[in-house]
Amino acid sequence: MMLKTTNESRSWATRPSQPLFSCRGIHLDLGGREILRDINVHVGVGEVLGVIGPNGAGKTSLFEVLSGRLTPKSGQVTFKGQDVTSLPLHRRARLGIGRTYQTPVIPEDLTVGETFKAARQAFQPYLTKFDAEYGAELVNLKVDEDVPTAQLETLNRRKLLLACLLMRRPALLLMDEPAAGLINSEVEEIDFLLRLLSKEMNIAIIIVEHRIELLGTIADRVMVMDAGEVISEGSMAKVLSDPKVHAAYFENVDEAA
Ligand SMILES: Nc1ncnc2c1ncn2[C@@H]1O[C@H](COP(=O)(O)OP(=O)(O)OP(=O)(O)O)[C@@H](O)[C@H]1O
Repeated sequence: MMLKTTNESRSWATRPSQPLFSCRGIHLDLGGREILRDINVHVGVGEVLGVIGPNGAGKTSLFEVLSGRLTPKSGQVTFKGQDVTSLPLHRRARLGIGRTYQTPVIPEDLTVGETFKAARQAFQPYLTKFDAEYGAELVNLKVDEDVPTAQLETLNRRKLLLACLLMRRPALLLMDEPAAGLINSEVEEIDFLLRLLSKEMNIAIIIVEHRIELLGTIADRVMVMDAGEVISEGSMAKVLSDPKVHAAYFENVDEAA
């Protein structure tokens, strides 16, 4: 299959001094509590940034801010040099930011073909059937278009949602535990796909993943969060040997005990 890299992604790849996507000084309060404190994130074209941290660290909340579902109390989110902090999710999606969720929720009363059609028509201008075929082929979705989505297993649900995102040719994917609920052989397929998307197609990926072994094979860089803050950042080896990271995980184990 012919792999496509968007012209825009290529042009951003020639500007290594400017990250494709970044956020600076993000603070978020929810329900009167401080959930995120002074978060800074950046990712370049084709780069994979892994985000890990104990339960409740703020990973999902950060994704809500990065994707545009939540507006931070302060701080700035920038994509391709444009300030997108006040743009809602659907406007950021149009610019090329895709988001996947921990639970692959799909419309249960549609067929696979109808789901693709709805996704094509949600884009302006409408995407074509060729775009849908392109997305399905990329993720290796081998399901007849007449199959009701309610019959799909977790892996195919994830693939269908991802195909619907990829036909929009995003430059950045925010992926919240894309391997959740999958068995080992399926995780390998996702792992392969993530490499293809980042390294062959230059799509930047920020991925929340609990499975350190999965991140170890695909992430170029890792960021560790705890209690709403970034406590460590760098290579997987570096963060795993960081005493602050050990403390964060062991303190949680102690609390759970
Ligand atoms: N709408 C909300 N109102 C108040 N507090 C919230 C809200 N959403 C999340 N929180 C709190 O924010 C903190 C961070 O939650 P978040 O889900 O972002 O963490 P996480 O790192 O994604 O955790 P997990 O790994 O368990 O998914 C938690 O203490 C959570 O209880």
